[in-house]
Amino acid sequence: MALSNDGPADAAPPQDFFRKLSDAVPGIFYTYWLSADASKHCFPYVSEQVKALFGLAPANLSADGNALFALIHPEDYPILGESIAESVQSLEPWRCRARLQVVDGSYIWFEGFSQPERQADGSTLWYGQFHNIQQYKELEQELRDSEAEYSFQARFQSLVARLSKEFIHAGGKTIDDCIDQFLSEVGEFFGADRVYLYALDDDFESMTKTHRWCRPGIPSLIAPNQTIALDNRLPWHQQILQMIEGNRVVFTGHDVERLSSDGEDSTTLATVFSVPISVQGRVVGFMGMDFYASDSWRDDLNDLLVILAGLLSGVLERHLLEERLVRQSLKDPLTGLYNRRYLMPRLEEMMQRVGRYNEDFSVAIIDIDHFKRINDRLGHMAGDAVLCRFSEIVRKESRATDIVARFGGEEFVVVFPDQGMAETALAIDRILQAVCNGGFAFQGLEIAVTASAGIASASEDVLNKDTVDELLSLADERLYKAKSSGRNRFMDSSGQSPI
Ligand SMILES: Nc1nc2c(ncn2[C@@H]2O[C@H](COP(=O)(O)OP(=O)(O)OP(=O)(O)O)[C@@H](O)[C@H]2O)c(=O)[nH]1
Repeated sequence: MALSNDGPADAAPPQDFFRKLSDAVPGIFYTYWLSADASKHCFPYVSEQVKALFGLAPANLSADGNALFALIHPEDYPILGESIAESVQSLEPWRCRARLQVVDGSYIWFEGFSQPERQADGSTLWYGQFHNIQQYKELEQELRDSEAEYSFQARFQSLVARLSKEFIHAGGKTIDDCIDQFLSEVGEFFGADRVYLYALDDDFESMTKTHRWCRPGIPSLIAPNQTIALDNRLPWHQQILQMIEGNRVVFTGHDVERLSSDGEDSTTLATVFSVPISVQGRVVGFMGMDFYASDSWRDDLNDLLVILAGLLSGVLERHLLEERLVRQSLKDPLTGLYNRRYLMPRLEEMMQRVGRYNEDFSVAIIDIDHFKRINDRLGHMAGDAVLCRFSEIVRKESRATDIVARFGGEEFVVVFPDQGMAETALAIDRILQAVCNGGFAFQGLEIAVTASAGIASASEDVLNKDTVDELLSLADERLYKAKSSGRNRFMDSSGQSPI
């Protein structure tokens, strides 16, 4: 059988082949013509889809290209113009991405590609196509967003790690230094204008500003250490209550400029975030964060602030615990007076200053007379009550700068800084008188209490070695003499003084 030559390969394309082809593919085929002086342009051929996509008739575009150019997004117009001019110049293939407004009014990204050809009259004709790349652009944006988000999360984690490390290895910094650094790093990180800390009083009736950070040029609305009564005249009183009761972040609105009583700042704040700080489950204060513009907020800002507030809460909790432990280890639990562990290093320091700066100070050892009898007759509880009342009297009768310590049992030491023998004798006389008239009682029973004391001063000539032990021994010797010669008296360097 002879093979026919009339197969499809030899068939000439029908006259409207290219039109049919161009209408069938998703992109838009076109020829674009630009006059030599660039004053006229048109699309001699353009696929039918321009009608459905842009509402433009190909016949009109073949006479004038302006209608299609008018749909280009204003931001993309310059780059499109530049790319055409460059292609005219170089006759290199033209390629560009731009947004065009489609029939529903929205802008969609298209990418165009065409090959230029110079015409005999100096004009240029491009043959090419453009197609919708919106989906690709959206994916690209999603990728960019997720990369930015990933980088933000990584920076946030490193901020938390850095701040935790700072708090753990404070390196000689005080808790206040650490908090100041915390506020400034948090403020910088979130692009805030102010970050500050308020401590709430136990009854939630007032709040005191304890720390603050302000971006350069941003004034502080409230001075540090300023206390504000938490009453319902405050515009954001309700929000603060919600924060305390719900232990959650609150927004305190747009009218915070009213805080400024002295007209220091008249700009309206965009928003204030108040983040509760709690210690052992109780809200003890809050971190405030002010923004004048809202563009730096994130939707999850609340959650991030809660993480940071948790960090600060943990640090404050540990600090308060440490403080309490130190206090407990340096104070006598029964009387609340300092103990020997606190007293001895203070005495050592003072003794060194006597040698170096010729300063003087005195000590008195005071001992309750016949204290054993009180215990034996009325019981240990009565003895404890007497010790407490006695401590109260001595504390009340001494100056704030004097150190009153329980040295052991029923023996107490009072240190009188910058005070010589004569003044100390007067002070001890007053204290022993007050003890004598102290109104001691236990379970309605009056108890007569007296005490004896021995006084020594650091500048006394009888001291040879100028040590704390020698000074205390001298005071103790004199106490013994006061006791053995009748009690209810003190003895100083000049002799005995009965009360
Ligand atoms: N209730 C009570 N008694 C204590 C405490 N510490 C020590 N004592 C008692 O204090 C008493 C001290 O007695 P002594 O050292 O004999 O001295 P005193 O009876 O005060 O006699 P003089 O010092 O000589 O006047 C002892 O009975 C101790 O048990 C305490 O914390 N509470």
